[in-house]
Amino acid sequence: MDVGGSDSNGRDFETADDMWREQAGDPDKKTEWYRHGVGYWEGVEASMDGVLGGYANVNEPDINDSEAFLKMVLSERFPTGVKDRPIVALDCGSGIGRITKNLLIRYFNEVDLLEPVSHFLEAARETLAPGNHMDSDIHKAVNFYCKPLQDFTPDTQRYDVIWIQWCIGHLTDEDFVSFFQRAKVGLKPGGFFVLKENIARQGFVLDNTDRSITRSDLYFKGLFARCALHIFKIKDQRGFPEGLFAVKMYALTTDLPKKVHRTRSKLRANRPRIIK
Ligand SMILES: C[S@@+](CC[C@H](N)C(=O)[O-])C[C@H]1O[C@@H](n2cnc3c(N)ncnc32)[C@H](O)[C@@H]1O
Repeated sequence: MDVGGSDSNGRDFETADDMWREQAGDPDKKTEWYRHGVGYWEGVEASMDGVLGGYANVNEPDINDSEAFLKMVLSERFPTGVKDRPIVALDCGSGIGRITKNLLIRYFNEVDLLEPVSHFLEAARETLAPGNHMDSDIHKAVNFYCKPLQDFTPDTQRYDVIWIQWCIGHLTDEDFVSFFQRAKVGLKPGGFFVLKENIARQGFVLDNTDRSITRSDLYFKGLFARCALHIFKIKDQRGFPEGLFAVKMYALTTDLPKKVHRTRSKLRANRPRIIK
């Protein structure tokens, strides 16, 4: 990546590749990068304030905008609904299961959670135990995988939606691309990814405390192209307190968005005709 950036101590990097070479450029450094990242979260309390960095108050606007986005994309991807089969989601870097509990479990028959920090995953398992949420006979949290994204490969065509929020910044560019390449296999036909992330104004910002990077929209788009993923829908999060990073939601598909086909057929329909 030829975009520059800086770290949280104000140090500049000419390109992201320079930064990655320094932070994770050989197997030992890479192990260290991931050890530090997970180590940081292992020291954080399993609570809403903990996983939201002291901003538990963003939970409500976050869930509201995520729900509107999910509803819109589901209705466009599955206009006639999905009959005769359970619909299934994966919550990546799920933390204490905040998103599953407040959103995914209401829309999906089965939700799997993937989280490398065991005390977060245990908290999720407790909150999501049958009886602790509505309709638990038809909406269930099924699998709790204690693993990081870079080591995970989903079962083939298990998921309608793979939700990845506020955790992809822990992955190097290389592991970002290989994660999405493996995860694509886990999508059912018509399935999609939702990536919800903080957005840097330009380039990237490296956080030295939890070993994560915040990427710009342009940086993300470069990575999506490397993964051969298409942006089906994109939306800005609204209603967060001043001073936080901007946040975007991307719905990503392996097929070209329909709009492209519509535009092509519109172009065909509008082309000049020879009148005899
Ligand atoms: C800011 S919290 C967000 C949790 C949850 N997605 C939410 O929005 O409530 C970041 C989460 O990413 C997890 N995480 C850290 N490194 C990860 C990795 N390599 N793969 C997957 N998740 C990771 C942390 O353990 C933590 O639960």
